[in-house]
Amino acid sequence: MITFEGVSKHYPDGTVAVDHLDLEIPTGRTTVLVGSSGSGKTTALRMINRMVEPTGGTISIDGEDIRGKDPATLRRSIGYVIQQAGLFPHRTIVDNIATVPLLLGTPKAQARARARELMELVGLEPAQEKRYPHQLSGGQQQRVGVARALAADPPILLMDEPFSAVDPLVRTSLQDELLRLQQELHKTIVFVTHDIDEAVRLGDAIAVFRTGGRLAQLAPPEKLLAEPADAFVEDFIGYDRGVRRLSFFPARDLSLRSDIIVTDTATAAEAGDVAAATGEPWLLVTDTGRLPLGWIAAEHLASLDPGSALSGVDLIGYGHIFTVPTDSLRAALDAAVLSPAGRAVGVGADGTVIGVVSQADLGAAIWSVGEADGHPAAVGDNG
Ligand SMILES: Nc1ncnc2c1ncn2[C@@H]1O[C@H](COP(=O)(O)OP(=O)(O)OP(=O)(O)O)[C@@H](O)[C@H]1O
Repeated sequence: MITFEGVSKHYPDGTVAVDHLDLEIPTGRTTVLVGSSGSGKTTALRMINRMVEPTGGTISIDGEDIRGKDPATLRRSIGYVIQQAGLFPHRTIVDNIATVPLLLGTPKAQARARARELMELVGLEPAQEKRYPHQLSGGQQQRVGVARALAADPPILLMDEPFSAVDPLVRTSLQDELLRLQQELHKTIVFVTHDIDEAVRLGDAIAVFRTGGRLAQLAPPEKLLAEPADAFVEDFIGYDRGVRRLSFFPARDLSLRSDIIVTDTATAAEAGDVAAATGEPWLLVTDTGRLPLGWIAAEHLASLDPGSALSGVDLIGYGHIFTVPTDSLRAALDAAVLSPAGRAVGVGADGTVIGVVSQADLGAAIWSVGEADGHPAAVGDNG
């Protein structure tokens, strides 16, 4: 556990970067520091490895005041990852990753072998080990930065906006990678970001900082979205926090309809019977292996030759799908909103259709989720 007790940082020019910060950062979890620009996040982070010294208060790691530790020794037990990776330009990738073990006197062959293991761990191709940083993409450089920080196997990892210089797609894949790594490694991660979505995805706990280096709220992401402590936090989280909260509710609890699914071997007449029996304006057509093919409108069926098979008919694209066992209500809502039929297609892990859910049914499910815990999930929450 990393503990801040009444920690302040006043710069000589009078700037109060951090003001009486009390914060507990639990071992083996990811704590994300978010807040507006200049709110003291980086300063707080850099005080943990003594790159910045507090002007007041105490920081301790597992009960030991860090002032009693030699800064160089302390930093060896703390990995540090920064924006744009900060790699050494004239060292190959493998040697960049091996930097700390080499400094610690690990024999070169052993340090490089460890670096190669880490390359695999963070998803870098072995062929890249002899390249130089400028020969890698921004996302790959960040992976090298993470691997380098992990090389001495430190229990603590400080990450200062590590993914903010890459495009949104690469950023999402780096976040996925970090989540996967953390499941395996259980490091104590302190992660600074401006991006509340990143914080919600990565954090076990989120600390929201306000200008002047004060802690506005510390809470798990779901609680932060449901119960922002004050107007500042509410404003910082953004107006769509209700929809974001849906990421915490699993889609597998939705009740899906399978009575409006027909295979493409069915005739127009047979499909018409299904439409009439269910009263549904849209049917989902799948192949015989239950992979989705597209939607057909009930009213379109009436204009077809009754004996013709659906396989010969132009269908409307099935749009976005969601994966029932692993996706959240947010993904299901997204799929329904984007669907040409106003209905979301839910598939299993193998891509075969489990069932569909209409926007209306999804709305009812979202409403009941909100009612169950007293915080309407996607409707006006005046919390
Ligand atoms: N060496 C310094 N001397 C004087 N003021 C400083 C110094 N370093 C940081 N500050 C000030 O301390 C405050 C907090 O800075 P810090 O970098 O911790 O904020 P931050 O929340 O990480 O900001 P950002 O999100 O923009 O990186 C800012 O007002 C900054 O200008």
